[in-house]
Amino acid sequence: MRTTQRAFTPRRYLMCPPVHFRVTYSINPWMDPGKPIDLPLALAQWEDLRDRYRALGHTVEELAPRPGLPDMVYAANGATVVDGRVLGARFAHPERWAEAEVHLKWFRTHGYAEVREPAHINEGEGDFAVTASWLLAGRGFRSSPLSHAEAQEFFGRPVVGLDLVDPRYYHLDTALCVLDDEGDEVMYYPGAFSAGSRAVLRRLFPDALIATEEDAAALGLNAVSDGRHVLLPQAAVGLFGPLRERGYEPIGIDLGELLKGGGSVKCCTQELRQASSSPSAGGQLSPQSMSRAAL
Ligand SMILES: CN(C)C(=N)NCCC[C@H](N)C(=O)O
Repeated sequence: MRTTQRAFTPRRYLMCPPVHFRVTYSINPWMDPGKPIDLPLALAQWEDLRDRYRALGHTVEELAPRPGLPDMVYAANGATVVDGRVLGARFAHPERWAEAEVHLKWFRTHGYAEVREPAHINEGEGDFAVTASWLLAGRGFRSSPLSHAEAQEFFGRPVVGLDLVDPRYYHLDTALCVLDDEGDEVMYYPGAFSAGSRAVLRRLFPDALIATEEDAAALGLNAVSDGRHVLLPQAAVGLFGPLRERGYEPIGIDLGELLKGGGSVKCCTQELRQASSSPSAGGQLSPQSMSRAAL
């Protein structure tokens, strides 16, 4: 049981309102086009998540949704941003191909100088998770193993490839969540990974919080942590106690409508990780320096 309070750092997130959210096709086991969607409820649930981030002191940028791209609400899949450098996405399924360009355009028009259009399939933060020491990278269902080498070269961070083996956990962020990105602390569900990848995870994170199948099936690992507050699907009740014991503050979120598309808190939240030193060191201008530059 940890007694000291954990520090958190203010974050910048990119989110996309589910204005055009529908389930008209099925590209993961959670999607059933026969199931009705309550769109006003989906919007209200999404707004609640956005407002929670803002109330915690985080900045939320909004990406304009496009008609005909119902999965855009899962903004985490559109890119990976580390040190202000942006690796765009290349989606596996044709239904989502057009989203990649929308994200690239957003970054190019928002002061990001280093924006790379990827050569290989990668679904952004769906399959890339950033810890202090590594870039963890999922493969098996969506992102290509070739994208791992591409990300390592682009970000200059060691990439650890992890094999996903259960179709319900088709993205890394359904099975693993980084809790403390300054101290390499994670929580994960072992059953989503191959035996070899489980051994790698045990070696890298011997003290990880291990989720039960029940909490993983509630998409409890599709969570966002700022170092202290952990926003996670409220149905993942078994995770709340262990998180508190480690000094985190779990905050339950109801994104029930968006779960019907196969995503929850993390999927809706792309983290815009700035360069740690001067704002332009990683090629990105802060909004303040942008307005100074415009004067
Ligand atoms: C938590 N996950 C898996 C995400 N990062 N994204 C959700 C994507 C959902 C979309 N219908 C799809 O199947 O691509």
